Amino acid sequence: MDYDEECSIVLELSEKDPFFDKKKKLLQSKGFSPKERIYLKSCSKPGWMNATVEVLLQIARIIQLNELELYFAEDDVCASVEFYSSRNELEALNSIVLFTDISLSICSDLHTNLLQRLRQTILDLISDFGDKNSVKGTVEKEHRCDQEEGLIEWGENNGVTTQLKIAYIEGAGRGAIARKDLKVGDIALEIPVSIIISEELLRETDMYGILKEIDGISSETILLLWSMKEKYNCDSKFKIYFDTLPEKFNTGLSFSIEAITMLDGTLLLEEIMQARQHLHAQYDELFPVLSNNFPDIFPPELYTWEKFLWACELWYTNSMKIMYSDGKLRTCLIPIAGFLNHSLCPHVLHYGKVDPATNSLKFCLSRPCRYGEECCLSYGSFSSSHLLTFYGFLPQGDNPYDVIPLDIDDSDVDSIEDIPVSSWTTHMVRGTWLSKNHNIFYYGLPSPLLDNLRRSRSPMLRTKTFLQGSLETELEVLDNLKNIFDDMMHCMDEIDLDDRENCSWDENLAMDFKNLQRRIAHSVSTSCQTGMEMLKNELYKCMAEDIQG
Ligand SMILES: C[S@@+](CC[C@H](N)C(=O)[O-])C[C@H]1O[C@@H](n2cnc3c(N)ncnc32)[C@H](O)[C@@H]1O
Repeated sequence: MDYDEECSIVLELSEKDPFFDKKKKLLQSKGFSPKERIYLKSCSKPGWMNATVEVLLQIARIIQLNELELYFAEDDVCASVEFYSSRNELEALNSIVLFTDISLSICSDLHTNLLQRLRQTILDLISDFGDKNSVKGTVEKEHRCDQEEGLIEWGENNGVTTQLKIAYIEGAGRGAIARKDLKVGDIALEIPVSIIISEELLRETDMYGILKEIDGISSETILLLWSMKEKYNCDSKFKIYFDTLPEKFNTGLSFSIEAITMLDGTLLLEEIMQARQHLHAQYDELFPVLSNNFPDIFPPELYTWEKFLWACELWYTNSMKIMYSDGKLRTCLIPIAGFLNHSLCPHVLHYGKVDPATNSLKFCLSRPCRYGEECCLSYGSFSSSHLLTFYGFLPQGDNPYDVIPLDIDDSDVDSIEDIPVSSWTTHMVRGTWLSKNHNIFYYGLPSPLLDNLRRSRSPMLRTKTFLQGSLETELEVLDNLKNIFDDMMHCMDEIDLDDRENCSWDENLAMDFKNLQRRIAHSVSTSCQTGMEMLKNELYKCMAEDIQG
C-alpha cells in the first residue's frame, strides 16, 4: 500500500506471490490490475466510503487467497463474491487495517481524519463479520478448572501475560475465554520462549545423545520420545503442564475397528489406516531395540505402543510450528496456549513467530473477543478429514477446506497453440452450497475442473457459448461428473441416526464424517442434474432456431 499527497492507497499483488499469475488473472477478470491505486478523496456522494471499502476489499481478498481458495474462486465477472472464506475475509480486512495504520503514521494532518474513518469502518466490518460468521462455544459452568488455573499461575510466575482464563466448552474440552473485552490488535496471550518446549530444551540430555546417532531420526520424533518419559518425571520443570494433559486424546488414530469400518466408501478409511501403519512402523523400528540397549533411559514400561500412540496424539493435537528469532522453524509444545481451540472464524490468525524484541510469542487478536467469549485460533486451513484424523473433531459450521479430490487423467487434454492448458494439476469438488454461481457454465462447480473436463472432450473449445456443440460438450461433462458422484454416494451407504445415543465417541465421529461426505457428493450430483436441465432447455432452443432458420 502506498500513500501520497492526494491520499490514495495502492494495493499491489507481489510478484513473489507463488500464485501470482492465477491471482493476476482473477483480478483482471474483476476489472482490476495487479497494482491498483484507490483514491480516498472525500466526496459529497452518500455511501462513498462503503463503495471505496468494497473496492479495497475485493482486491485485498484476492491478494490474500490461499491455493485451495483460489481453485474455487469464481472467475465470473457477474458473480458477486460475498466472501471466499472466513480466514480470507479476516486476512483481507486486517491487511487493510495494517496499511491504514502505516499510512496514519506517515500522513499529513490533512488526511488523518479520512484515514481514521476508513480504519474505523474496517474495524466495524471485522466485528460484524465475526458476529455473523462464528459459531460461539458454550461454556459449561459446572466444571471447575483448578488444575488449569494452577498452570496459568505457574505461567504468570514465569513471565506469561494473559487476558484469558480456562473453562470447559461444550463439545470441545477445555478452551480459553476472555477475562475482559478484547479488541483487534490486543495481545490475548504472551508466552516467553523460556517455557516453550522445543528441541533446544533436550540437547543436554543423555536421551538426546543416543537418539541423534540414529540415522534419519527427526527432531519431532526425539521430542516425542522425550515427552513419553517426561510425563512421568516428578522433578520435571513442566510437571504442572504434563499433569493438565488429557489421559486420552480420542483422535482418528485411536479409532476402533468398528468405527473405521463405518468409514467404508470414504477416503478417510484408507487415510487413517495408513497413518496408523506409518506410526506402527516407526515404533517397531525403535522398540524394543532402544529399551533393550538402554533400559535406564528408555524403560520398557514407559515405551509401550499405547504410550507411544498417546505421545503421537499429544504432538498432533497440541504442537505448533514456531519461527524462532534465528529463523529456524521448530515444532513446539506451548503450555497454556495449548488450551486454545480451533475455529473456522478464528480470533487469532497469526501466532507463529517469536518477537525478537521480547523473546516471546504473542497471540494478537485479528477480531474482537468479548468478555466471557471463547477465544479461538486457526490450526490451519485443514479439511475435516485431517482434523478428524489428527485432532479428533469436526469443526462446526461450513468448512471451506472440505474437498473431495478427483483423480483426473490429464494426459488426454491436448495443448493447442494459444490455448494454455490449465495450470491446475489436481482437481477437486466441495459442497456446491458454498458457491454463489449456479448459472449455466458454472453450476456451483469449480471452473478449473469444468475447463479440464471440457478440454478433454473438445480441445478446440475456446469460450462458453450457447452453440449446439458447446452445449452438447457441457451435457457430457455434467453427465460424467454426476455418474462419478452417484457412484460415490452408492458406496457410502446411509447411516441410520436413530441409535446414536448408544454409539461410542469414535462411531459418532465416523457417522458425522460420512454424512458430511454424502452431503457434499449429493450437492454435486444435484448441481449437475440442475445444470443438465438448463442445458437441455438451451439445446431445445438451439434446435428450434435451426428448424425455423
Ligand atoms: C490444542 S488442544 C485444545 C485444548 C483442548 N480442548 C483440551 O481440552 O485440552 C486441541 C484439541 O482440542 C479439541 N478441539 C479443538 N478445537 C475444537 C473444536 N472447534 N471443536 C471440538 N473440539 C476441538 C480437540 O480435541 C483437539 O484435539
